[in-house]
Amino acid sequence: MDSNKKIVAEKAVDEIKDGMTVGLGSGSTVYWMLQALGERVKDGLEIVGIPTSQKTEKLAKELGIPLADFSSVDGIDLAIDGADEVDPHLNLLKGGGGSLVREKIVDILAKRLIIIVDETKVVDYLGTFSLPVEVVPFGWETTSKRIAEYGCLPRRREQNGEAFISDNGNYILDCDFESIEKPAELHENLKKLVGVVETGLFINMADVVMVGHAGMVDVLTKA
Ligand SMILES: O=C[C@H](O)[C@H](O)[C@H](O)COP(=O)(O)O
Repeated sequence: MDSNKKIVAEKAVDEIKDGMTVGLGSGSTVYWMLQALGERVKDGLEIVGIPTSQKTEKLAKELGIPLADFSSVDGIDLAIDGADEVDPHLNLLKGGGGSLVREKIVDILAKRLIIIVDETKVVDYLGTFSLPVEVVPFGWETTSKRIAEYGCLPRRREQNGEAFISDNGNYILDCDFESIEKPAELHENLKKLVGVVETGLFINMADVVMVGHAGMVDVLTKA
């Protein structure tokens, strides 16, 4: 399984060229992307990366990848990120690792967004994977009830017996919808709720999805 993640990650790194500002996604597939990018940087590739999570920032630093933030950069040439699910319209469900807010800020700014997944992530409808929704901790119980009115059972994410805290100091509610037939509409509705910071639905954002399977890479593009 990891070999499919590695091969698709390496293919995506071929798209990174000298002088680019690159959004660095998060997750186990992006781990392989960072490894390959670190090698390219050692060989002389000159880029600057904008990390989408503290984990990615730490690993990128260990690998010698130069980093920047929005105080010195105001555009992103290319972002490469993972996803938990991809539908036929290239809409995404993300946030399994809890990094959805920073990912969305970076990915939406990128002139081109490449998503790297293995074949297990490609689905007909989003929603088999629980939808992560980041909420502010204050009043999260009432925010959770409002979210539930849209037809799901939200669970506050826990880690080691305590509430999981995002990089932004918030909670994540994992919401079981089973099947999300209208992802854009659901995203808009959830975003209107006070207390909701962001949802893991990334609508109409991916330009390319690279899918690793059986040692090969399929490239899906927007129709
Ligand atoms: O919060 C995590 C991110 O959205 C990841 O990009 C997503 O969960 C996919 O991660 P992985 O490549 O580990 O399946």
